[in-house]
Amino acid sequence: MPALRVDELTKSYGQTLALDTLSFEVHEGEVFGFLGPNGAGKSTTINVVLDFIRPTAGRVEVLGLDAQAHSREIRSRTGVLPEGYQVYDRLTARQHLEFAIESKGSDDEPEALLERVGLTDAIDRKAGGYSKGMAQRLMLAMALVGEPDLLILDEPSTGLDPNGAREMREIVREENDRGATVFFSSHSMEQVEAVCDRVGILQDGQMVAVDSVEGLRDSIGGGTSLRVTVDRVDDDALQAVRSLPAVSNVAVENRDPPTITAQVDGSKTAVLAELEDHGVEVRDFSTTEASLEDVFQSYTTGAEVTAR
Ligand SMILES: Nc1ncnc2c1ncn2[C@@H]1O[C@H](COP(=O)(O)OP(=O)(O)OP(=O)(O)O)[C@@H](O)[C@H]1O
Repeated sequence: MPALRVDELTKSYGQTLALDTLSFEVHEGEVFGFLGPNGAGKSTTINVVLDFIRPTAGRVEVLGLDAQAHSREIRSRTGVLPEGYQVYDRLTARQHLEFAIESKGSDDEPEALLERVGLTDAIDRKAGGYSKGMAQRLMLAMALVGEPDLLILDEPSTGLDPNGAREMREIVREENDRGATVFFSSHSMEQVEAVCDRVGILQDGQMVAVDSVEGLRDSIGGGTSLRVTVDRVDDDALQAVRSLPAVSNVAVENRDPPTITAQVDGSKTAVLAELEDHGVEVRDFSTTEASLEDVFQSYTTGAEVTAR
């Protein structure tokens, strides 16, 4: 049974088609990154999953239950970090947690949860004085209440500094190790790389790709950028490299010593061997993979990708 099944989901807001027959599944126990540029439909999808808005057409199942018919049970088994921070200014972190613990009927301790998100020092301060990052940490602690089977995190790294973002990733891993399925949305491919088993890329309300990070990289053919420092450049050798399968954009940088650059979609050894067979001495070489932002751009703008 998938943790989340979205089936031909369509949502229109008047003339705006926010979701267009969107279908995908999140497997039980996986960390799934839901990526897309602004306005792609990520929040709309999450809102339908949680039955905060009703779809125009299509169906969603969460933890095997119909999202509309069983929204109460689904919410009791799901931890949600909503987009933007929505803390109550007059309540302390402890009071926020007490409220969440009571409404979920859990026996968690506010102290333990706030320690996990690094808010122990501010436990009895009113949330009105919190920074954006502190409010985000508090919202995360609330999402963790009751060991949910499914965690839905909408842009979880918003407002977090690099340390906060790292801690967020650690918590995602811990929750996943405990057995929770994690579904989180982001604009940033870099954020999802470290923790996601699979990534879905949403564009204009449709899923344009679903795969592992590695699979996505391979699929765009961005391949690897190879730089080879040689003792001299030889036309025959260059011609031989250009004619290799899966090698493209071969160019020479006239430096001292000269450097040959190429895009390689597969093994780089063939390039090095071809140069050496032509009597060119390979002094050094380095490779760079297509960055994940390149992958994301390629899917969401159609731009051609070259590794940096
Ligand atoms: N309440 C609403 N009324 C009208 N249009 C809406 C409403 N909510 C969303 N939309 C539109 O639906 C589309 C999808 O928006 P959505 O907020 O789901 O995207 P998103 O991927 O979450 O974007 P972001 O990354 O900016 O949060 C956009 O064109 C948006 O303008």
